Amino acid sequence: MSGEPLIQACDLTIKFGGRTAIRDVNLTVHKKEIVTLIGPNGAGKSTLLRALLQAIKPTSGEVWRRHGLIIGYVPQKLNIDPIMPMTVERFLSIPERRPLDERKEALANVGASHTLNQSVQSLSGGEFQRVLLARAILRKPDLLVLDEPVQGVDFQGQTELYKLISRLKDQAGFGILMVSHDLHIVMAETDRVVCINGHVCCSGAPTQVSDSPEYLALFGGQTKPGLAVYHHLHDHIHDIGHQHGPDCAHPNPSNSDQV
Ligand SMILES: Nc1ncnc2c1ncn2[C@@H]1O[C@H](COP(=O)(O)OP(=O)(O)OP(=O)(O)O)[C@@H](O)[C@H]1O
Repeated sequence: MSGEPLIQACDLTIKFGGRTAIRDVNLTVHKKEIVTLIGPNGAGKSTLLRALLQAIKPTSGEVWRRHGLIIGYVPQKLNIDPIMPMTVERFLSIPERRPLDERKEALANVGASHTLNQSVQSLSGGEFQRVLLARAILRKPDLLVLDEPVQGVDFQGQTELYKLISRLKDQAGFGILMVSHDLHIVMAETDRVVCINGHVCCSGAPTQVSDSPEYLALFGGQTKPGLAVYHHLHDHIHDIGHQHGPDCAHPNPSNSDQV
């Protein structure tokens, strides 16, 4: 992928107390590219995202963000008070108030216009994910960060959501960083997969990773064309395109927000 990165994690290490959550992680996301982070439970995916979102400070290493970068974020969990009904229309103006026509347009873009006057609590899993997506794109982001965007959605719905995410990216031209810990996940719309388990185990294009002997030996294969199914069978995967060094040569120091 060419062009200036939107965001980079450079040799990022994060410890909680004495415990290392992630170590020496390097990651880059460019405009118009979808990068998917996979890894087992507790691998550090959310921790890495939180560091990129500046919600936590790295113990060492750094995060480079393009100057003025706007991030649209879809969190893994959102606690909505079940007692206080809130319409989708209102939800889309939290935390930032947006004109109604923009909110309607965002909902139409994610195929959820019909939910406008519904209460958020009444939405199905798939509808809720679409509304979360609509709220994130309302910010007109340069980068969309999605922490498990297919949670609570059935297999067919997952495929549709991935296609939708890819279409939104093509329309708006933002970059996407997605997280999943699922072992069976549809990767058809992903440009690059980064597998972490405390550190970057392997990375590359889905087919590149899944075709490599190292991958086949350690992860298993594909089910059908276009659908890459990942099995995380091993703690440490090496020599399948490590992300080190050059990724972290800062592209343009004068155009950065370094944290
Ligand atoms: N605020 C915190 N304080 C202490 N430990 C934490 C904190 N946040 C995360 N951890 C620990 O860091 C490790 C990585 O957690 P993280 O939530 O990033 O993993 P994950 O890959 O997102 O997992 P999952 O797939 O289950 O969501 C875990 O061992 C977790 O217990």
